[in-house]
Amino acid sequence: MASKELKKFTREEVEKHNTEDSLWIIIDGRVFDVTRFQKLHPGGPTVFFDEGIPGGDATEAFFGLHRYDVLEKPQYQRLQIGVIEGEEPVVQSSHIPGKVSKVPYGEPSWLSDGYHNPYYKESHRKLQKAVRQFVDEYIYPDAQERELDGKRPSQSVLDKMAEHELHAMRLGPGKHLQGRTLFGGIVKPEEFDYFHELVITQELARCGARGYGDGLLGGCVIGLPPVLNFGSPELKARIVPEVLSGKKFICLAVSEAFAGSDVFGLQTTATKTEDGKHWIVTGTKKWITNGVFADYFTVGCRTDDGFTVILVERQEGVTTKPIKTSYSPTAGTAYIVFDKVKVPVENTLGQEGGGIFVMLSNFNHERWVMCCASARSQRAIVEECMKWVNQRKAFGKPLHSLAVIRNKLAGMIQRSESVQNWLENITYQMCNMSYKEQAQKLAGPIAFLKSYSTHSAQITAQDAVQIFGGRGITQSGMGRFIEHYQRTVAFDALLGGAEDVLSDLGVRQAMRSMPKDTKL
Ligand code: HEM
Repeated sequence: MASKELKKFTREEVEKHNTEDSLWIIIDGRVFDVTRFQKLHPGGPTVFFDEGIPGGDATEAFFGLHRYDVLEKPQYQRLQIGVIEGEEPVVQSSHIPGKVSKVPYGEPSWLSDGYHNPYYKESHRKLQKAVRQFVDEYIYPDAQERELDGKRPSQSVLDKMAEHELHAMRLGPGKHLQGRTLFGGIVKPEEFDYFHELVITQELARCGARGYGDGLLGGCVIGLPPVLNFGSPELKARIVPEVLSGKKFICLAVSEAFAGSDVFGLQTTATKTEDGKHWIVTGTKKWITNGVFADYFTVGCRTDDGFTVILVERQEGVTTKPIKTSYSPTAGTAYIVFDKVKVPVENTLGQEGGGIFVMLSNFNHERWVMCCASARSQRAIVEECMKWVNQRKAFGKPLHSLAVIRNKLAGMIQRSESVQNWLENITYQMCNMSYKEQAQKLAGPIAFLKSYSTHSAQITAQDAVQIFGGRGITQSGMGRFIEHYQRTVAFDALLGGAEDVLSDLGVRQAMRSMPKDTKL
């Protein structure tokens, strides 16, 4: 709001407008004429006549009931007729593009004033600034709109991401970055490491829209690496440029109605034609992120010699239909039918029968990406709760004056901090290990981290609902991010390996490494 051009009033002048026929109120040093609006107010006209409100200062009542963004909507901005002389509005929008939060624990410590950190260098900090600005300006508004209308992320956003090479960077460090100008040259391709990727994933998670987050080409993050790492040079040359430019879409199609975490229980088959030149792929896939709008499908198939991964292109015989899940259809979650689909054998990814190796090499990265996003989303909930308990009064005092509320906040902060710190440690290991070492040493720790992180997230979601009360289960207004979070938090606990399966994997990996010469 451009307060400079607005008229200046004294509080005494405002006080005179305290009737139904001329009704003004003050919110944070700004003067609003709500005479005509009173009848249109979603909270009803009567609230404007509560004690001290007509002609008075309604700041506390307002922030106890509305998010700041209400005042940013053009139809409500128009209600502002002036400001109070000698007073400056103090409350700021929480969505000033690029802004770093000053709310304690609202940012990871490396972004908080006065804290030190061994992991992040200048290029990480520069990238963080640039990506935050980009997310706040382009992605956040699109996320909020698409989450509601269920359409896939806008092509204009995907194109802008491609301009900055964000699709390529989200696949992590590697040869695919060579020759690309990463975010205007902030990071050199050979410098790009897993901390740069962590920064991008965490900034994207701040869009606060879980379905949109997956819709934003989550399918590419998990479906393209098998092509990059195991596809033939011809296949890569054809597919990779159009996917990384955001023009075509790819997804990973493994889970089925018959089997999710149990990849050996899969029933989609691929059989060779007599001339050996094609696969015939038949079967179904379920819960496939981005499947609804994908052009390419990285498909796990049963073959004569075991399990093989094959790239299927959208064609006759491939049908996809949306599955209604508890998050938005913007993710494009699909049920897919492959009805005798003819695919050239050149589309085989890796060895025939070697599909498990292709899948396993993908899992660690996929799960780690999910940990990055889960850690950041939990932190966003901590920030929401910190603001709410500070501005909301109950029993005549701010909510944070209640020990039971502080206890819940303590748990949230501890979990969010421990998840981030563990994540940074694992990320550091990834940066310093060869791919082979990562596969050997980090499958267990990443599985543990993901299961711990998503379990923490679910407790935090539950506690946040208790703190916000009815608003925590209401899709509009103060608690809308909490409602969204508690409704969608389970996705992280299931996608990329169910929580219990992953915990078990972590222990089995550890037991396998037990030294033979160790006894009590
Ligand atoms: C310029 C002033 C105001 C505007 C533009 C405004 C706008 C709105 C809007 C858009 C809602 C729907 C819920 C949301 O989106 O957050 C709402 C709800 C509400 N408003 Fe206001 N409002 C104003 C002032 C006030 C004041 C001063 C009070 C109380 C004294 C008040 C009490 C309420 C209540 C009780 C609700 C229902 C809240 C709920 O369902 O949780 N409003 N208002």
